[in-house]
Amino acid sequence: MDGPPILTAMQMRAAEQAAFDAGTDPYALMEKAGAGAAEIIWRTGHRRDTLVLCGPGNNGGDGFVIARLLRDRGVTVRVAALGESRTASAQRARVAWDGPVEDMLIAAGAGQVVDALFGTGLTRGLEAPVAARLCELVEGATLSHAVDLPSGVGGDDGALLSDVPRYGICVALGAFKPAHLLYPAAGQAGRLALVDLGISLPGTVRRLGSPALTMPGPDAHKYNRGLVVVIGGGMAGASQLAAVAAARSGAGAVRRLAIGGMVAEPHAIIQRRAEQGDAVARELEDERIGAVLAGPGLGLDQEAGGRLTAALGSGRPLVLDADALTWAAKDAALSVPGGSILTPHEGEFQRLFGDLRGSKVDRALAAALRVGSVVVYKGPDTVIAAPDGRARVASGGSTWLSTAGTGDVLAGLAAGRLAVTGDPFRAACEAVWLHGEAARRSGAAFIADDLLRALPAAIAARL
Ligand SMILES: NC(=O)C1=CN([C@@H]2O[C@H](COP(=O)(O)OP(=O)(O)OC[C@H]3O[C@@H](n4cnc5c(N)ncnc54)[C@H](OP(=O)(O)O)[C@@H]3O)[C@@H](O)[C@H]2O)[C@@H](O)CC1
Ligand SMILES: Nc1ncnc2c1ncn2[C@@H]1O[C@H](COP(=O)(O)OP(=O)(O)O)[C@@H](O)[C@H]1O
Ligand SMILES: [K+]
Repeated sequence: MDGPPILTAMQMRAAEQAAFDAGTDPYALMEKAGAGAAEIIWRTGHRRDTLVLCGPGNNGGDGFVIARLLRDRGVTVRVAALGESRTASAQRARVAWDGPVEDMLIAAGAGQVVDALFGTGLTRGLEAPVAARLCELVEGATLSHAVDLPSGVGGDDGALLSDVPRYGICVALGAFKPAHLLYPAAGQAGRLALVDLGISLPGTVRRLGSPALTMPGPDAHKYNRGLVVVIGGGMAGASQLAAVAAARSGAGAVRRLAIGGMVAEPHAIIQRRAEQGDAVARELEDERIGAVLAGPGLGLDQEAGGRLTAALGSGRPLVLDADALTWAAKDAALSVPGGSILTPHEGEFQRLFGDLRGSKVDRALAAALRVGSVVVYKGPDTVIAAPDGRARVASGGSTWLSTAGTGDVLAGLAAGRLAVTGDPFRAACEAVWLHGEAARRSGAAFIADDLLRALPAAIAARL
C-alpha cells in the first residue's frame, strides 16, 4: 500500500540538506541524479539525436550532466541554455560539458528533447517567448523527457504557471513531487520514472501502492469476515451497486436496507425493508456489524434524513458518500462521527469543506483533520487523507471511470474493506486500489456494473 514518498520542494530541499550535513557532496548528488536520468533517457531513446535544454539552476546542472553522459555513450547531443548557470554545482557541471552551448530561444529542434530548464526551484511561470519555444521544441520531437518536473508547473500543487507541453516521460529525481500526480500538471508529465538518490525521505505522503490482501482463514465464517449494512433510498440501483461491491470486496455478509421494492439479484445480498429512521436504528443494533454505508441513492427527503440520522447515531463504523455528504453539508445538526470514511467528489468536497488552501493533498489533509475521519477526495487524482497526517495519492488511472455509478462502487468497496480490516485508512486505500485495478481490467467504455465483475480477479492479483 505504501508507494514511494511524495515531497514538496521545501521537504526535498530539507532532505537534500540533511544528506549534505551528513557529508554528501552536493556535486556528487547532482552527478548521481544526472546519471540516473541519463540511464532512463538512454534506455528509451538510444541513439536518437538529442537536444538538452539547460536552465540557470541545479535542474540545468542535471541537464549538463545528462548531456555529457549521453554523449559519452555515443549519442549526438547538442546543449542549449537559458542564460548563465547560477549555482556552484551547475557551474561545475557546465564546465565538465566541454561542447558548445547554444541559445535556447534560437536553437533548432531534435528528435529527442530533454527539458532541464526548471525543476523544484521554479517560482513563477516562464516568460512567454521561453514557454512558446519550449512547447515548439518538445512537441516537435519524437521523444521528450522532463527532468524532475515539466518546466512551468507548480511542483507543490500541480498548477500550470505558463504554457506547458505534453512530455513522453518525466524523470522524477529523488522523490515524486505533488505535480507528478496532481492535475493538471500530471496530465502533461507523461509516463513517470523515478531516480533513487539514496537520501532519507519523510514518508507520510506517498503514492498509493498495491495492497497485500489475505484469504479468509480456516476459522472464517460469514459473520467474522465482515458484516456490512448498506442503507438504501429512492434510487435502488445506487445502493445495490454499492452492496454488491461490498460483497465482492471480501466481506462475509451484506445487508441492504431497502425502501419500496426489493432488487432480486444477486441473491447473495440480504434485502430488508427499512424506510423510517427507527427501523434503520433497529437494524443497526446488531453488534456484529463492521461497517455501515450511507449515501448512494439515499435521497434528500425527510425520511432519508431520518435514515441517515439513525446511521450517524448507531455507533457503528461509517462510510459516508453522495447524498449523506450533501446532508452533512446543509444540516449542521448532522455531525460526522470521528473515525468514519468520507468519499466526496469535487462538488461534495466544496460543499462540505468550502475553499481550503493549498494543493489537493493539503486540502484533503485539512478536511480529514477537521472531521477526524479519513477523507477520500475523488477525481482523476484521488487523495486519501487521514487525520494523523498520512496521505496516499492515486493518479493516472482509467479515465473511463468518469461514468455514472462508479462512485457507488467505490463507496461499497470502502465499506466492505472497513468491515474486513477495521482500519479506515487501510480500508480506503485498499478500496481505491481495487477500484482502479477493476477499471484497468475492464478495458474501454465499461459501466459501473462491469467493475463488479472485475473485482474477484483484482483481489486475486493481490493475495
Ligand atoms: N539541491 C541539489 O543539490 C540537487 C538538486 N537537484 C536538481 O535541482 C533542482 C532544483 O534546483 P534549483 O533549486 O537550483 O532550482 P531550478 O528548478 O533549477 O531553478 C531555479 C533557478 O531558476 C530561476 N527561476 C525560477 N523561476 C524562473 C522563471 N519563471 N523564469 C526564469 N528563471 C526562473 C531561479 O532564480 P530566481 O530568479 O527565482 O532567483 C533560479 O536561478 C531539482 O529540480 C533537481 O533537478 C538534483 O540535481 C539533485 C541534487
Ligand atoms: N477523469 C477521471 N479519471 C479517473 N477517475 C475518475 C475520473 N472521473 C471520475 N473518476 C473516478 O470515478 C469515480 C466517480 O465517482 P462519483 O463522482 O461519485 O460518481 P457517481 O456518483 O456517478 O458514482 C470516483 O472514484 C472518481 O475518482
Ligand atoms: K525540467
